[in-house]
Amino acid sequence: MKIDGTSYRSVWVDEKDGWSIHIFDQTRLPFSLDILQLTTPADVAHAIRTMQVRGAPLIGAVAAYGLALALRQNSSDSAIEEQANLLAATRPTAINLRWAIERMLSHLRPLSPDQRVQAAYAEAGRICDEDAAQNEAIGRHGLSLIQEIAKNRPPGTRINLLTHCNAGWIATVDWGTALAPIYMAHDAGLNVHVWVDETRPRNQGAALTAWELGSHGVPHTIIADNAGGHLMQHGEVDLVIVGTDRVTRTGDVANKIGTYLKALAAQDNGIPFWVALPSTTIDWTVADGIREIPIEERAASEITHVAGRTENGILTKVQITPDGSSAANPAFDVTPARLVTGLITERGLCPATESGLRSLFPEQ
Ligand SMILES: CSC[C@H]1O[C@H](OP(=O)(O)O)[C@H](O)[C@@H]1O
Repeated sequence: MKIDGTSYRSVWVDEKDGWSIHIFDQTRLPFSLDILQLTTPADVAHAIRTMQVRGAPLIGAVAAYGLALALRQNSSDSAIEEQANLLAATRPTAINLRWAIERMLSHLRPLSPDQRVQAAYAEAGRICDEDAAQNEAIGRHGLSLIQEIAKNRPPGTRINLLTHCNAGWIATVDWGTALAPIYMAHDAGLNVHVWVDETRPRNQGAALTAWELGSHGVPHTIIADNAGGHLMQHGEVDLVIVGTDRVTRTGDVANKIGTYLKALAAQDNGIPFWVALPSTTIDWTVADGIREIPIEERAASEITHVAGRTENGILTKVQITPDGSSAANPAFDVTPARLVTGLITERGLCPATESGLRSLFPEQ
């Protein structure tokens, strides 16, 4: 996507040295656009753990390059297994991280150590290209949902969407998942507006989704997480589109904490609740999301402190809770398939059911 007229992906190989990796430091957005250079697998692991880089498809792609960086240091069988395990352990919920690492290992294990570095960069590049293409296709398929709403309204009527967290281009290699249809609807001239859940505690919505949409000129309004249900009750939401970190083969959806509550409110108000995902986010081995998907527990400090910019432009964190109060910070929740209207994938739309997913992915 573009930033001030220049096209970017969210991860890229340094054009000069041909091997170091660049990402945006998402912990500094929206106030500072800082590009980080990663040169070791430890850099990559740190960036994923601290959420300098985040978003299910993107952490998979960056971890793939992390393995390539590891192989530059040591391309032995034992080293590649050790580094793969270290990278896979950085965050537990997004299946894309494990998927990407397993794909890299399957590709690299059969090769001789001296072939592995070049092969790793090539495979990581393919993972990135595929993600960008899948998300563009998600955009096209999801656009049809918004066009369907528009055609049943007087021309130019504002279409109100609601999204939670950030499932935009900065959470993927390009285009995004939940935001891809919104970008395409806006670019097609539809009058779309987005209610952006701030998404406590890390405010991915307020800091990242709002930054993305504003950069692209998409009208949007940031709201408290708890305001979405009220807006739905008052007819202010036509469609909810969110991303996901892992979908079970039965259609249960793991996503940022708070997604489940939005799905409940959407069902209560008869509002379509769609989830956008590339097939790399489907965990075919899991049937019961609530019981089987590991939910990341992040630091209490993400609850007790909030990041922001002071009046004199300093980026800092401030404490917002009493000294001594404890805090719990589950980073994801699971929305049961029964609350999901449908899934938007690169191969099209389907119900959030096993038969629905297998109709699009019969090879699974
Ligand atoms: C396109 S995947 C985006 C997905 O990832 C986010 O989690 P995090 O910010 O913790 O990496 C969130 O659940 C988004 O829906």
